Amino acid sequence: MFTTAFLDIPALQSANGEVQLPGSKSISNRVLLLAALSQGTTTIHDLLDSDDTQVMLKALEQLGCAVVRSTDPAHLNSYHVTGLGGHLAPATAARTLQLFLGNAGTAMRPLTAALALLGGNFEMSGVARMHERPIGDLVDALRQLGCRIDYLGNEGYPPLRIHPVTTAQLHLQTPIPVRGDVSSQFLTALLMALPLVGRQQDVTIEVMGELISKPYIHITLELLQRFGIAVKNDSWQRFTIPAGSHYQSPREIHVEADASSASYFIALGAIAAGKSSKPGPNNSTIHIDRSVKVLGVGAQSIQGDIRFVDAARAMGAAITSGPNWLEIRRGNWPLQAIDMDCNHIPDAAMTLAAMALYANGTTTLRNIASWRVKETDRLAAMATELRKLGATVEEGADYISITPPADREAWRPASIHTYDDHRVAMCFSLAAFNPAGVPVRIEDPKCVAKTFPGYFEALFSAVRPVPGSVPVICVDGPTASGKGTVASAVAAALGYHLLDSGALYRITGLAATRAGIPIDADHAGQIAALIAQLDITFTPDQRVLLDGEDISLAIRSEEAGMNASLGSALPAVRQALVQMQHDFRQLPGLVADGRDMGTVIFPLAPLKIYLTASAAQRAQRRHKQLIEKGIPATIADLRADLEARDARDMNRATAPLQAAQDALLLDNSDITVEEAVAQVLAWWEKRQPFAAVAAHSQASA
Ligand SMILES: O=C(O)C1=C[C@@H](OP(=O)(O)O)[C@@H](O)[C@H](O)C1
Ligand SMILES: C=C(OP(=O)(O)O)C(=O)O
Repeated sequence: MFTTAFLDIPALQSANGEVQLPGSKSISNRVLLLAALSQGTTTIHDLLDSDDTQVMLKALEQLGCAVVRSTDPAHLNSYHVTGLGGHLAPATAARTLQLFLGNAGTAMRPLTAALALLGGNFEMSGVARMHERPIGDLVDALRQLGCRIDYLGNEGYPPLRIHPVTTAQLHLQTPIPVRGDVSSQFLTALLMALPLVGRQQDVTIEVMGELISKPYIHITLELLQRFGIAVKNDSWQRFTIPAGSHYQSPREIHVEADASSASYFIALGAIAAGKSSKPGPNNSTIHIDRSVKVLGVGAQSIQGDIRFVDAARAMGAAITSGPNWLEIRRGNWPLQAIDMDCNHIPDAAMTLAAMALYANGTTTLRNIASWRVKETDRLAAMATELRKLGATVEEGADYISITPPADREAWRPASIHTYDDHRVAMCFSLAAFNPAGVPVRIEDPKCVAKTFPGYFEALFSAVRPVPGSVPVICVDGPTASGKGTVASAVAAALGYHLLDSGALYRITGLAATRAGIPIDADHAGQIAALIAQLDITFTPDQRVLLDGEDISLAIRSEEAGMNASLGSALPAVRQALVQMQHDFRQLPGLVADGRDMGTVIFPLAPLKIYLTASAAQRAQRRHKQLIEKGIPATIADLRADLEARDARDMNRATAPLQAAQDALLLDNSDITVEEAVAQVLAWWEKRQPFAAVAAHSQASA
């Protein structure tokens, strides 16, 4: 997951590939609660692992459920949940439990209903935004039943205090009225909780006002069925839980992949998985047929957001599907503008707003007033951020109309504010396919953790950047100048990959030795072939992994140094390493540390830093490092060594150490590491188009 302050997505060109999606949030949290209310153990496979499910799991553990995660590496998302059998343990009931539910509507609402009926003392709270998300209609329904719930902050909103009641104190005879026009989660909450108390008689719920987001009620009914409760649905107006209903664990249950998460990849295919052709050998033509295949959810899904497929088709997507997969290609291009009632797909409809950027006219999404009370006011947020890109947007009380930027020139490079809303972040990543070829900045990318922590990694695995758009920041300089430390801190701040080019020769030496290949001219070809197969990672904490094994220490030995030097004298080895270094340039960007990064390997890099420090300073730093490791050394000897090495490096015939002509010089003799890193990041920021936009919009405000 990207935990950086922002993530700059370079201009993207096309999409092709397969993506395995994480589990459905709506199914995961329902199944967890139903397993917790049932008797015995339920094994849940493919559970979503994200912020929303973490808060639910934690709450269930606090309630006394045993939750055991599988340790089988192939089934890490399988959990064994042992339920309460409808009763809290006396020790749990005697205390006041504080439950923190983050911003998970699917945890806050259903748990409130279940705990109000279960008996016990609870305080339910969440993040600040959760305390602005309504719950009054649910509390009203529960109070009418006889439950005792107080507001601890604002009337109608969490945090809440729940007091115990006995079943005898409840009035289950009358239909229980609940409003359905603010959130369907209130009805879902009652449907999942009432079987706790409805053993003796039918219990009926009556929906007041229009029921929104109906397909989510369908998910609730389907899953209740799986847990032994057959609810009678009278035209989405009255729901009856028959007398004698009780939760019966299915023992084992699989969670489908998330259909709302699928929407970003369906849109991706519709926007970027187009056919193309290029000239091949002997006057032939190579045809490229791209597609995005989404694994884990298919057309038969019980999730309402699967209907996004129809909306995407209406806009031009070509989609085929099987029981557990969808395959998407670009169909009509540009996309067709649509005018659609989106009440049935409130979450996935946001993705349509992003697709509207590529449509041939104005797209209007209607009947989505609920957007205003979700993770943020989504109508306002989408309007503001789409305008930043150059779109013309009309925002109504319950609709949004989007007209894309008129032409290439009208697109703006924008820094997208994400309002701690996962869907805003995911939607706007799709703007990186803009015809102007400008990058998109996503602020606070970690907000995707609510439902899809690996979203950006999944996206990057299935897209191709516009050639030359993936940025490289080169940090070259002499030995002990602090390059490694600065480069890895810059990479960590930007979420970029890191290349420690100096280590590559050492790794090559180690790999050749391990493979029993002598490091000499006769075996240079064999070593070059070996290099092509090495899987090397430089971690942000400056460890080096070879095929997943930490070899940081192994490559620092005297022997590794000797082998590195032997290998570096072989032209075939050097050539193979050039290709390998180029291969490190991957989305979203690269920080390359070495001696010839800016001069030889990445001559067109958009930022080159030449990092130096005085020989005296460098000798002192090295001395400190060695002494800390218990290795004796004197500053005078170290300084003499450094100076000799500088002279050798600067005067060697191939790729001598020198600053690239367009490099910025950074002497860090008298500044801290933090200051050096801040300086590099400030230089980088100055070269981004977003800064100019911010200045422009401030000037025109
Ligand atoms: O029940 C559910 O799982 C959900 C219902 C919908 O909310 P509303 O009913 O508030 O529209 C949806 O937006 C949310 O992400 C999940
Ligand atoms: C509205 C959403 O979440 P919640 O389950 O918190 O309501 C959402 O995921 O888009």
